[in-house]
Amino acid sequence: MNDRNSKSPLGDLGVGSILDKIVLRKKEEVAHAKRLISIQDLEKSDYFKRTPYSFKEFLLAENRTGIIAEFKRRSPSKGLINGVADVANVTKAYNNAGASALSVLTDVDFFGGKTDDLLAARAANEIPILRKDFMIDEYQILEAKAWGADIILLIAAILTPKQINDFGKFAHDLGLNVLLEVHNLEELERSICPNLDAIGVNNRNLADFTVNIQTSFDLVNRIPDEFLKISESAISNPQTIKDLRTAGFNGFLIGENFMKTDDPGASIKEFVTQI
Ligand SMILES: O=P(O)(O)OC[C@@H](O)[C@@H](O)c1c[nH]c2ccccc12
Repeated sequence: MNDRNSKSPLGDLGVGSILDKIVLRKKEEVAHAKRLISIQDLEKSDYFKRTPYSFKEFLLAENRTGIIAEFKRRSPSKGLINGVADVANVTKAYNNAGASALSVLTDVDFFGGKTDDLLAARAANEIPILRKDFMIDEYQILEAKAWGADIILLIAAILTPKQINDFGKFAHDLGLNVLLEVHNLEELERSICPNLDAIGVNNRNLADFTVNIQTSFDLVNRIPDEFLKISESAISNPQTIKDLRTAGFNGFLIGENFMKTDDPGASIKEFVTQI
């Protein structure tokens, strides 16, 4: 048994998986960002002073749908999804259609996102926004706060239980909401800690891109009721929302189904008439 064959301490990711590549690149990106902008400068941002919206309040609001609508230009699994959509227009349309929250990719290299997308979405909307990125360092949590985000994502597949607990605490101390993402029972059980608000089951395995909505149904009853329950990825059918809700989910993270159309705003509007 050599190193190459031994299991990663972080789970079942194959050596050389896309997640490994993303994390390696992210480390460089964060090191670079730290050299450009100091923590003191991040803390000077006007948004640093604002109190983030409550994810729970918007997710459970009667006049909202539970949908977390994502602005995503491209992804490693699908390539280009939408190269023309305008972030302010699309996120406003998501909001008007009853989205409970917005998700905005800020990863540049793999998802075609950028900081300005988050800033533009923030300026245009008064609902919670998830900074969708691969968080590996507290510095990124400070960035999220400085850029006006309300929610951060912690991906169990790339973090140790200690990191999840520490980052969750760090985010809570800043008033941010924390969404933990898991894609199997082992990740869920090892990662649960008090410093979380919501647990998302990703129906897409980020290590090999396979999708299966059944993952959500299999895990929902393993998520303690104190956490909001979110089903993430590969949702394209309004009936699936009804079924997920019946199973116990409070939130539904949807990107591609809206973004792949010419008019993501019209697409979500039509979708919500059927849920
Ligand atoms: O476009 P979809 O299949 O509706 O999926 C949205 C969202 O769940 C997906 O983009 C996602 C879930 N977890 C992530 C982590 C990083 C980047 C992206 C993601």
